[in-house]
Amino acid sequence: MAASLLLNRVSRSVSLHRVGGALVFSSLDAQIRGGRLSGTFFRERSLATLAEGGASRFDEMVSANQRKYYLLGGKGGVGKTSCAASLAVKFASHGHPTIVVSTDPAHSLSDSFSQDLSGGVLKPVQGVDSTLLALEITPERMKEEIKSQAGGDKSVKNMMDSMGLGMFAGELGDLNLEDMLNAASPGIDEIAAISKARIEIYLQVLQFVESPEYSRFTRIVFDTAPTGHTLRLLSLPDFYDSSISKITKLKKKVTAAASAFTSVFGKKKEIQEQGPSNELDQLKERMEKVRNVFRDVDTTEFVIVTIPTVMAINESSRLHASLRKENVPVQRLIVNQLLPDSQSDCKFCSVRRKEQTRVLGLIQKDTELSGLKLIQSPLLDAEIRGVPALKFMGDLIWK
Ligand SMILES: Nc1ncnc2c1ncn2[C@@H]1O[C@H](COP(=O)(O)OP(=O)(O)OP(=O)(O)O)[C@@H](O)[C@H]1O
Repeated sequence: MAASLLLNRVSRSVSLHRVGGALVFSSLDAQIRGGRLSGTFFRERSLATLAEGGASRFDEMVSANQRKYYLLGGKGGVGKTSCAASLAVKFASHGHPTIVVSTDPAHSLSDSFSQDLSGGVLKPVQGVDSTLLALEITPERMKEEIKSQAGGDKSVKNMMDSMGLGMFAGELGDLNLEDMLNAASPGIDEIAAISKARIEIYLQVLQFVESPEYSRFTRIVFDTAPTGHTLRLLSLPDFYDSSISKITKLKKKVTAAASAFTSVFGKKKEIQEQGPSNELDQLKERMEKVRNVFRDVDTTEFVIVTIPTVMAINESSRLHASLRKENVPVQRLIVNQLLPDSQSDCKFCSVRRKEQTRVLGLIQKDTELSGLKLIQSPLLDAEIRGVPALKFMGDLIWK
């Protein structure tokens, strides 16, 4: 007879049964189907191994009442969305009004929660008893909003007006900003390329930081895009800062040339000099605010998610080095999709298990990763979709 041991106090979705010498993991899905999941057998020793060194110290994460931002990032496909969504559900169920935000252009929050969270607006997550909102940031939508705020005109004339050079705009006719940026120097090209999506993401994040309407949310969890994109996003204010300096220098040169031109031809037109608080400076200031939030150990933590393969570990190591350089606080490393111990391994499983043990050893030796709190998350035998599944996963990881 199977003696049932309740693992999960919150969701009642996970129970552990003792069958002979083995412990059998039984998920909500399986309980719904009226049977145990096949193939996922844990021996007592393996559960102990997962527990050891696998604690996330969730008590530390949940204890502070002040707002905290958690960014989950790593290589593509390692389980960032599943870990972020499960963390958001867990925070909400512990009484923190929570927002989970995807900054990955290829969103998967809707798939992960198994409900429609698309559209670029905050939507309440169904099936959670506490306050949990979700947002898939859609740059296209943000662009529309910015355009409408700016009167729908982002032409060169508009930009030159804002730089106090509107009098020359007529020469440039109907060129649009994108054409101009595309035709300019490599640095400017890069602004054009990144500005489209990432500045808009920053502006959206700013809303959470600045707007009183969101002040009651005490946990904000970000499901970030794969590594490269996220790093560029975090370093955006510095990049933008240097770009603004370039634009300001350009403005000075054009202004000087224009003064010379008007004095030669005796025209008395005043060249509008603007103070430091023009549009660009204001944007820079606001972006710096976000940058500072993301670098403050009291408000932010970046959690690296990885899987037990050499390629993923190497990328995680590089990610940590870059985050350290950017002064973004990192404390935890989730190793997801760990094959649990089994008494009845097939050849394939035992080879994979041997390899993952070797890789876990590499983490211990890696100078970037060895200092992080290691959270071990098992490979489950069902896809993690929907709130019950996320609660299930969350209770395994965040404890
Ligand atoms: N521990 C796990 N056990 C079983 N399946 C998992 C586990 N973690 C993640 N998955 C599954 O792996 C797939 C990818 O997970 P997820 O979308 O969370 O990864 P991601 O890193 O966010 O991916 P992307 O980089 O494409 O956004 C999903 O089908 C998810 O259900």
